[in-house]
Amino acid sequence: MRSFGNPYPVKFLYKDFTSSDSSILPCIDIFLGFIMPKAHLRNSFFVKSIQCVEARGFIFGPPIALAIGAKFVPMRKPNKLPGAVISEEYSLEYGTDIMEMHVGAVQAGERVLVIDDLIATGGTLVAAMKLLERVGASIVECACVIELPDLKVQSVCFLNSTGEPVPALPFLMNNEPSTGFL
Ligand SMILES: O=P(O)(O)OC[C@H]1O[C@H](OP(=O)(O)OP(=O)(O)O)[C@H](O)[C@@H]1O
Ligand SMILES: Nc1ncnc2[nH]cnc12
Repeated sequence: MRSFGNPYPVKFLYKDFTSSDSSILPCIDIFLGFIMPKAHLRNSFFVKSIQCVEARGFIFGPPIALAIGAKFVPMRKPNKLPGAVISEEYSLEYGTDIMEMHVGAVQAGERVLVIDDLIATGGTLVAAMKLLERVGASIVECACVIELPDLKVQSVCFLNSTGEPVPALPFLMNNEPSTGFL
């Protein structure tokens, strides 16, 4: 994974796994070693849809959806989806953004798995959960590949709107295997 930006005077390094010279091989390892087995495990819990956050979450979500026979539902940046949407504004390290999902993309009670590449502040995954809770979806888990623990987010689980824990287990923490994943 490569880092961009200067830590001083604004302490912010943008980390991007797609920019590494060796990004393809780690991705294959991640799929074979972690995400695919985990997705197969989820299959036994009848996950019906894989929610993926634009843009880099789209790299990991569709193969998982294919592997378990679930549908792929994109959660997109504003004004990208052509139909009626519901939206949530959220904060990241470097500002705010808006996430949108098509009305009717997920039904009430549907069991879903949220996939993204990276968790930094956790704002993006929380926004995804809020959108899904607004339509009554049942969130089984948030799964991401990389955590930036410098931000001190306790990403092992989030609480949903009814106070129940939703696990959000990263595979890597600063490029080292996390102790939390399955
Ligand atoms: O935990 P957070 O602080 O919310 O940050 C994590 C999000 O930030 C990045 O997306 P970003 O919108 O920067 O870029 P992308 O569209 O290239 O994926 C990353 O892909 C996550 O979705
Ligand atoms: N430091 C960071 N690097 C990459 N994506 C991010 N999203 C939020 N903070 C980030």
